[in-house]
Amino acid sequence: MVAMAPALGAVLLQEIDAVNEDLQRSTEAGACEVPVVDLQGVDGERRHLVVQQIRRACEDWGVFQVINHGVPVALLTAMLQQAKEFFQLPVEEKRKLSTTWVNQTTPQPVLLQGYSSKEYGKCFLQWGEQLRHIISPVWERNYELWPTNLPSYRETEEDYIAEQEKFVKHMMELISESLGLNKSAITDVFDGNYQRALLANHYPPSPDPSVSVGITEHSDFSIITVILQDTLGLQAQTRDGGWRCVRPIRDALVVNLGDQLQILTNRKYQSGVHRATVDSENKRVSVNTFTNPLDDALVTPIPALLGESQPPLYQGHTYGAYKAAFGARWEKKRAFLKSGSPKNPASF
Ligand SMILES: O=C(O)CCC(=O)C(=O)O
Ligand SMILES: [Fe+2]
Repeated sequence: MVAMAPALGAVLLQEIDAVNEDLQRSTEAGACEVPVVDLQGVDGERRHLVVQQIRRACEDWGVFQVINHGVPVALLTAMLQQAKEFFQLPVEEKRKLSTTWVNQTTPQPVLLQGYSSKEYGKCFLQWGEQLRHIISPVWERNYELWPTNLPSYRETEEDYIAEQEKFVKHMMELISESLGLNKSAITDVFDGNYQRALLANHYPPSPDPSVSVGITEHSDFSIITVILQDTLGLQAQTRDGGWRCVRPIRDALVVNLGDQLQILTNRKYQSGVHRATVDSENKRVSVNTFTNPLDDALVTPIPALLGESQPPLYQGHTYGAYKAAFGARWEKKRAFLKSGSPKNPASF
């Protein structure tokens, strides 16, 4: 680990102690109650029930698990397996896929694509390594940063992201219906144009979990994030600020509402605040797919959700401006999302 300045270190260590204290509480029996939505029969008689469950999960949590989602189970297993095999490669092999950290307008370096280890840069207390790919627009795909020494890797990721695309569209339709809108209300906003990324995270056993977390508390910038996991570690924040573990359910996908969905819904649905912890014995691999607007897409509350008693809480912004304003400014982003005042991210 990188040596840290004492003052900064002390603050971070306090935060991490709090994380661990919470972790202990949240792994107690009965504390893993993140909603589970079963899509079995969603195109038939159960649709009404499913839509109702989604509404409740979105209102109360912003994160939920989905079973019988239609993504072939063998593909889920294969994707996780390929990600695990990649992270098992010697570090010299993984580093061949490294890209430089790009210092954008944010003080924190941003990884665009490729392999990185979180010991670098400012996030040294976040313990782990990642592989990130831009999936769409397709011309931004850089296959040079996909592992080539795992023979099935590319085909598996390509099949997985194609299935994810269908699943996310389906979720957007069900979420639209859960808001009382027609099923294409959300997809119509983006007209099929998204920025999609896949991020595989590996959190190795930490020599000292008391001073490391996998990823600290945050909400995603996305419209929707889908997480594939098979090991404990992901935690979701309840609306009253407590933490619950998202206990892996075999073959389930975790759906996390992102900030853009909060803005689109005029805060009817809030983005899910989450984090990942590490363990001293077990490693953990998760595969996240993020569906985001294009950088120049305007994100404003959906007009059909507004009315005299529901004035717009957000003025609207391009996704690019949102990222530039809040890249590494978690507190500012939270304040903006919560404020309910029509400020523009550009004013931050
Ligand atoms: O590893 C996980 O389960 C969550 C990772 C995450 O939240 C992220 O990469 O944004
Ligand atoms: Fe996240």
